[in-house]
Amino acid sequence: MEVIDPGTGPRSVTLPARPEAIRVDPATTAVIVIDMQNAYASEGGYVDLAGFDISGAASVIGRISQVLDVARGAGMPVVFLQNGWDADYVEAGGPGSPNWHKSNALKTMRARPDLKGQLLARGGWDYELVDALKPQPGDIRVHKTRYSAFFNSQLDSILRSRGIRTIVFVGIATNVCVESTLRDGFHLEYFGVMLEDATHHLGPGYLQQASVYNVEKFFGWVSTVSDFCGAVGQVAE
Ligand SMILES: NC(=O)N/C=C\C(=O)O
Repeated sequence: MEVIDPGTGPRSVTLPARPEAIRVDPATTAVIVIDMQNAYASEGGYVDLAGFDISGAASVIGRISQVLDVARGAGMPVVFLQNGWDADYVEAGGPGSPNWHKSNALKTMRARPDLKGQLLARGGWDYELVDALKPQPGDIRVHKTRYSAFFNSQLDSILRSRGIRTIVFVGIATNVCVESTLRDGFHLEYFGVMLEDATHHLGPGYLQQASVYNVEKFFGWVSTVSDFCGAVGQVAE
């Protein structure tokens, strides 16, 4: 069986993954939690109000929580991303930005002026992380304003300054912010591993399959929560 080794140290373990198993070293690996905010995972949040099916989000929350417990126990950094903009939406861009035209949050608020100022605005409930996934001491929070967490954020320098080479991805949405970030990470020379059952898609079910295929075939590796917990759970900090 081929095992990919990104150049790991003595505390590394083999994580079963597709298309190959990959060595994971807690000293050079971070878990990135993409946008587990009320906007994406709670009833009454942005994607629910915009008409997407969020029924799968609840089970993802519990599985992410398991992953984070194991990662923290092994001494891996945990980084929470939060998507959104300032309360005046300056960071969202105006009609000169494609984001103004494509963001379903901005479109929903234009269609429903009663929601103005509520969706993805920093300081509001929609922007906040879900209650079950609150950061713990030592965890890191990073704000982002576009789908890729690497774009115009501090993420790359936060990871590089800690010597991180491998990123384990969990969160919502598989086919939008998770995949965008994993792709940008690939181009920045990070090894990206997506835990497929700790991610959830926006839109029809085939989008989850498409993203899993893209990651497995082109951009990184795909594993599962039980394989991650089984492998990394053997490592004490
Ligand atoms: N977190 C995400 O994947 N977001 C997807 C869409 C949006 O933010 O409008």
